[in-house]
Amino acid sequence: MTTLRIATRKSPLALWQSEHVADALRAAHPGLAVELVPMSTRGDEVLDRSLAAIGGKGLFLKELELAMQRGEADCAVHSLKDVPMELEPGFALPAILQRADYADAFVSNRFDDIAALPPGAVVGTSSLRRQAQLRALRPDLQLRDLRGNVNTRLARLDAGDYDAIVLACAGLQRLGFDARIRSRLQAPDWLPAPAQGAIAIECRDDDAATIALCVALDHADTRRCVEAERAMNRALHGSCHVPVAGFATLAGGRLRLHGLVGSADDGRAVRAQGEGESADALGREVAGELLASGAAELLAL
Ligand SMILES: NCc1[nH]cc(CCC(=O)O)c1CC(=O)O
Repeated sequence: MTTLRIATRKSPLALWQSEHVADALRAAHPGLAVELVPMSTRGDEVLDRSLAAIGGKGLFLKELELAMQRGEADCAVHSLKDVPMELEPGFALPAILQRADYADAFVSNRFDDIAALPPGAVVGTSSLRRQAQLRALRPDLQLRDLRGNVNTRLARLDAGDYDAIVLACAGLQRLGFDARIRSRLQAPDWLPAPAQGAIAIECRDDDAATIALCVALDHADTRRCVEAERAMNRALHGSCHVPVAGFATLAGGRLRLHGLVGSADDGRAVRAQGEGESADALGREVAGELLASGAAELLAL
């Protein structure tokens, strides 16, 4: 292979993550040339309708997958939390990088944390998962939609459209906005999206040369944790249409997984947790427990 071409979305966060992967690949394989192929996706272009309405998170991947199929790129870099639970046939994730900060961030110019918000304060987030957890903690808050890339969301907060917003710490830190994090919303009280904070590389599953280069960046412990989170989400038919949160950690070789299914409408939420060795079995077990204790009703399954 002469040059490894990475397909990427054009948002500042996507470009940062793809540059980060390019640097790591160059470091792992001295002499390898790596270049970015920036592309626009439907998920980036259509900002006036909800993701659910235009077809879900897969829209962020589709154009990049087509570029790989056409031979215009060898791999693509994604935030793993935006990757659907079922990959398109013919594709694989040869590397999942070490997870950065998993937590959500409370961001505000006036208030330190959720508890400090005055009654009826306006909080911006389009994530059903974040809406559900906010509702469960503070039924009085007014939740308003907020889409767009990280920079756009911060600009709308600063314009005074919201009293506070919730974003991923990882995205803020990658873009140099650490100082905007007023508090970290931490597990197990507040749970992130499954696989939040983890970057994945996708390529064609028959592209042995690309797979061989990418596996050098795979982080086995992160892969185990996010597989448990994604197995739970898959068993709940999770997508961006439903408020599902999950976070797994490893201690002494054993996985511990916390899961939550909520309602973005009325603040009901169901929680479950478990421990185990197999990511897949644990994910399905915690999902089963959530469904048995009321999640089925919340998800209208
Ligand atoms: N939904 C967009 C998205 N996808 C990944 C991240 C953050 C980076 C990560 O989770 O690795 C973000 C921004 C956010 O949720 O604030």
